[in-house]
This record gives sequence, C-alpha cells and structure tokens, in this order.
Amino acid sequence: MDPKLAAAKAALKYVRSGYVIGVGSGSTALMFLSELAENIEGGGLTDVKLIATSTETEYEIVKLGLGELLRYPWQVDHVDVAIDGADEVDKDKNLVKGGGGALTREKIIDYWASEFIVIVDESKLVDKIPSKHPIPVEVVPYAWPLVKARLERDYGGSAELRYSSGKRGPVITDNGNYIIDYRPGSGIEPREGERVIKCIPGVVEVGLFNGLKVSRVIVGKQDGSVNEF
Ligand SMILES: O=C[C@H](O)[C@H](O)[C@H](O)COP(=O)(O)O
Repeated sequence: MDPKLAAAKAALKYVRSGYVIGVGSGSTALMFLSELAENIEGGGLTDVKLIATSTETEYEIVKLGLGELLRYPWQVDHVDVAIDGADEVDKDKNLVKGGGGALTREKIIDYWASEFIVIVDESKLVDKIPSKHPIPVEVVPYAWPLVKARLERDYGGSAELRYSSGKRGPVITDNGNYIIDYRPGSGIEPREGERVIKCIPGVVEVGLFNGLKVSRVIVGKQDGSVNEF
C-alpha cells in the first residue's frame, strides 16, 4: 500500500460525526479527503462540516460531491480536528510546510483546531527541521526583496523567490502573495525561527509549524502499517 494512503486511512479514527474538520493541502491530505468522502457517502460519518486550507482542496471537496458540507472560517466558531500533511517532521513534531504554497491557510486552520493530526510517509521524518526542504515564507509582493535581504543578513544562506512552472513569473498564492524559499546558512531553532521570521515586516506567514500545536503525527509505512507519536 502507498504509505501516504496508510497514514490517511489511519487518520479517520480521529474524526467523529458532527465534527467541523479542517482538510489540509497536498497529496497526502487529498488522500485523506478521499477516504473521508467514502465514509460520508457510506453513512459512517454524519453531520460533518469541512473547512478547506487551499483552493485546490476546496475544488476537490466540490468535485467529490461534498460541496454542501463546505464551510468558510466565518461560518463556524470552532474546528474540532485538522488533518494535514507536511514536508518535514522532526521528533518534537515541529514541521516544515508550504511546499505546495498553502502554508498560510493551513496554519490558520491547523492551529485553530482542537486537534491537529499530521499524516506523512517515512520519507518526511528528519532529525531536525529544516533539513532537505527550504522554509517557505509567504510575503506581500511589495516587500519580497526586503524580506529576502533581511533573512540572508540575519541567518545567512539563500532566500529565493519561488517561480511558477505553469506561468511566467513568481508563484502567486491563494492569498495573492509571493513565496520566498529560504535555506538558512546555519542551523535555525524552529520555534524561535517561526517567531522571528514572522515578525519581519512584509511576512504574511512562515512554513515553520511549532510541534506544540501538533496533537499527533501518523507515519505510514510501505507495508501498510503506521507508527504514531
Ligand atoms: O503547501 C503544501 C502543504 O504544506 C502540504 O501539506 C505539504 O507540502 C505536503 O504535501 P504532500 O502531502 O503532497 O507531500
């Protein structure tokens, strides 16, 4: 079995009838959405509401015939559980997210949820974040050169504007902003890094997610089993 699918299936046990469910973004979160749709259609889950963390997830919810369950943040007063993927996870559950550019809406919903469940395959586990992936930083377009200069001055390394492969020019996020992919020159403590980078004027959100906000990480394996921590 695809290890991502194993993690996605295992996450279903954290969902109950009547819940407001935050649905993450990316390939693993969409596998979860598909599993969720089967359970709703089969009658196993009733009276749930879905909050999307990206335009892509929103489209998928509608394509799966679940549009009537879709809600926006202004239509709910809480989120019971958010299920989302990640680009990297360390042993303290700190995350790098935003490889698909959805970090801002994800953090809004994931941090709001009473329970935040992360679903990944083993390839996402690292000793310390950030490891292989750069840290995505969503920025107001006007500010991007200043944010880039500030990151490189304070932490070294390189900060690059993310370019689109489907259009000429920079990637534009669901919120109309740019993304800078930042690789620090030296180590950066994830929780401090989240706080400090977020304070740079022009930064909308940073793709470092604090492990203290994560209730559980479900790691799918090749043999279809999962490990949780
Ligand atoms: O912006 C994208 C999100 O943070 C995704 O959750 C993350 O990139 C993981 O995606 P995938 O499950 O496709 O590896």
